[in-house]
Amino acid sequence: MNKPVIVALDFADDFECINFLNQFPKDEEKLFLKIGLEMFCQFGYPFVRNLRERGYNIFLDLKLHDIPNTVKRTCEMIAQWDVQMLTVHATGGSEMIAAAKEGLAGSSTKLLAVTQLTSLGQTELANELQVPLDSQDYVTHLAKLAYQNGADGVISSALEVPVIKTATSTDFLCVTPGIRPKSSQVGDQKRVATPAHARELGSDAIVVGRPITQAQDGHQAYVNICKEWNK
Ligand SMILES: O=C(O)c1cc(=O)[nH]c(=O)n1[C@@H]1O[C@H](COP(=O)(O)O)[C@@H](O)[C@H]1O
Repeated sequence: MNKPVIVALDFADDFECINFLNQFPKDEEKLFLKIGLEMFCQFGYPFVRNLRERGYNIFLDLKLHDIPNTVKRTCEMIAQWDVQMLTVHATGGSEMIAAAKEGLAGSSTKLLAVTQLTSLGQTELANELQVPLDSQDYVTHLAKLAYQNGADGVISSALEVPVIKTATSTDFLCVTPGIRPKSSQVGDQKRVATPAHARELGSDAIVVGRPITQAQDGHQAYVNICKEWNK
């Protein structure tokens, strides 16, 4: 099976989102969709259920970050939803990551821990967050914490995948947003890679939003990215 290109559905409006999805031929391999905070806050679980019932794979990107008990109880609820992936922030710490995994027990939902957001570069890490490590070391540190506490993988930029795999395991999933084909605007992303570079670096899946959802022809943009990614 091809490694997935996960489409980030960051739409303000559910009709706009469904119109976008209707551009994709029905017989095409089912899309892997990411529902993030923007759509989840407006449309909640019924929207997730609706897309699951249509046969899409779902990455529920809620980036949970709270005390262990709260995260565990939230994960117990999400474990009933049959989603394929869920995110928590690795900076919630070892107990919180382990609690999230415990909450998901018995489900097949993969737990992914967000390391350093791809919108943060070295300058923000040092000056704003006062983290005295370079990005590669910080991301590797958080990835090891996630690995040791039961996460199935991490979210990082593609640039850190080789060091994460070396520090954890080749089976530890590296799902990478911050993907920009050569012709795309970088926008608020700082640590970016093209689909082809992400593949060379060993990403297990790429997450792509605006280069597909804001394209004139979203389906064609998706097909082009898939071709570059699976070459
Ligand atoms: O957890 C994520 O998915 C995520 C983590 C991260 O470090 N960076 C990041 O961009 N994302 C998400 O990936 C998507 C990227 O969207 P685009 O920048 O439009 O391609 C957005 O939905 C972000 O919320």
